[in-house]
Amino acid sequence: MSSQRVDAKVVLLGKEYVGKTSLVERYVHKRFQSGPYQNTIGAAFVAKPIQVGDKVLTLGIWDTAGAERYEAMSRIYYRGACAAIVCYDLTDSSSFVRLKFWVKELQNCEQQCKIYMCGTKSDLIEADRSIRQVDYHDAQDYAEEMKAELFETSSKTGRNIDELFQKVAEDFYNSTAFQVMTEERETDLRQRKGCCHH
Ligand SMILES: Nc1nc2c(ncn2[C@@H]2O[C@H](COP(=O)(O)OP(=O)(O)OP(=O)(O)O)[C@@H](O)[C@H]2O)c(=O)[nH]1
Repeated sequence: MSSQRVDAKVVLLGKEYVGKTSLVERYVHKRFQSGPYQNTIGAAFVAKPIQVGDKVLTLGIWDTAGAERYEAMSRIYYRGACAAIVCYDLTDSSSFVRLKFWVKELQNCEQQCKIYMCGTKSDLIEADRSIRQVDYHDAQDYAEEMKAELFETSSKTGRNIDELFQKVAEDFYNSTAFQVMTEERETDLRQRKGCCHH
């Protein structure tokens, strides 16, 4: 666990095996491990600085476990998140059903949380189009209906991964949540300065 100050909490949700851990690995460590699959237990945290305009924000990224037995735990991790990256596997239609479950849940329980839909493993589709199980236009229609953003990514090739997190950070930077946070910090700083002068 990092003691670094976090500006924006980002949570990854989605069915097991869709590639949430691989997404974080690719984004944070620029690597893809194709070794044996290891399911996440509980959740994993990483803090990652990201440049937006002339500012550097720190994203606090929570990678949750996708297995349904951890569902109650995942709820703990999305509380207070400003962004949720809800993942589905482009080659597995059941993972898109699970995505809809999480999108509905977020809309009911965490209204201030912006939703990013992420279709994973696009390299597999590029190698063989016949294995695609979730149509791009269907996903796009659903994203529009839910006021969510849609990205198709590959953690193997790195496609669209930086773009996804950049969009998350930029949206946060432009949000009222960021403005309120900045104002609060400035007030806090002024008060502390005042305190030292007297
Ligand atoms: N070809 C390809 N395989 C991927 C990609 N992303 C993940 N995988 C593979 O899919 C499997 C599952 O990936 P994980 O990242 O562990 O999945 P997860 O969603 O974190 O799984 P849980 O921790 O159980 O929730 C692993 O064998 C990965 O190597 C990708 O972009 N392309």
